[in-house]
Amino acid sequence: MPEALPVATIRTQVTVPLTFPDGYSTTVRVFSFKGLVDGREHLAIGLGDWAGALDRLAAGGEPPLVRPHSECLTGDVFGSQRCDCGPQLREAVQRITEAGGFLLYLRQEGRGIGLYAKLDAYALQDAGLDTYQANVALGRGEDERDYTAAAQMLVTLDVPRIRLLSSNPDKAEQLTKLGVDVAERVPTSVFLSPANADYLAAKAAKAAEAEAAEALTSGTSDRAGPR
Ligand SMILES: Nc1nc2c(ncn2[C@@H]2O[C@H](COP(=O)(O)OP(=O)(O)OP(=O)(O)O)[C@@H](O)[C@H]2O)c(=O)[nH]1
Ligand SMILES: [Zn+2]
Repeated sequence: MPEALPVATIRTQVTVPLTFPDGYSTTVRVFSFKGLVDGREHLAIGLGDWAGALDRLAAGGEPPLVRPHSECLTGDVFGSQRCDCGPQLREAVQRITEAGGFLLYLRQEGRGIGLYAKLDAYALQDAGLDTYQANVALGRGEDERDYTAAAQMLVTLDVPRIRLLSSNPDKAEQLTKLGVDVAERVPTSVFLSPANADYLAAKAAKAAEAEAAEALTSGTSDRAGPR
């Protein structure tokens, strides 16, 4: 039984028209909150017919498509090729607009270690460490992200059940533990470039490791055999 989440409330909601550098346009509803556990300025962004998606969910229909996207200043804003964050954000906005749902923009830069530390980690990666080893060499966790605020936003928006747009098993696992019903996991596309190949390979290996550990605990998969 998940522990009760601290209550958050909607602080403001405003409409914002968006146009991306490639010309794709959509108009979104941006929600801010009071009472999020870590006090950070996380956003929920309602995309497409998000209100209709809420109605469908309330009537017992298909849950809204939701992507918890962790902030990446270098990738999201400046088009960094070191990671896949920018194209993933762009893809998520369009897919959620088409389906109706929410993008949760989480202020957990650098998998939770912050922007400067992420840049320090890049320097260590240039010296040969992978993306996870570099965090550890800095005395930080491999991935320090916590999705409690994401779960709070979903509860506040009346979204207890979601289709999760992510290939990161930790997001599904944490959200489920926090009481969010993940009805389906919808994988993101792979955006490979010469500069992010090592990063994506390390991420895929980490995800496979997590899936295998999960299958071992739940005893539901043959993927958890000796490796
Ligand atoms: N510490 C660290 N963080 C990184 C590095 N590259 C990208 N990041 C951060 O990783 C996070 C990427 O998060 P998300 O876009 O939510 O995606 P994800 O966890 O990879 O999983 P998906 O939902 O499958 O996309 C962002 O916070 C980035 O700033 C890196 O090399 N080191
Ligand atoms: Zn990134």
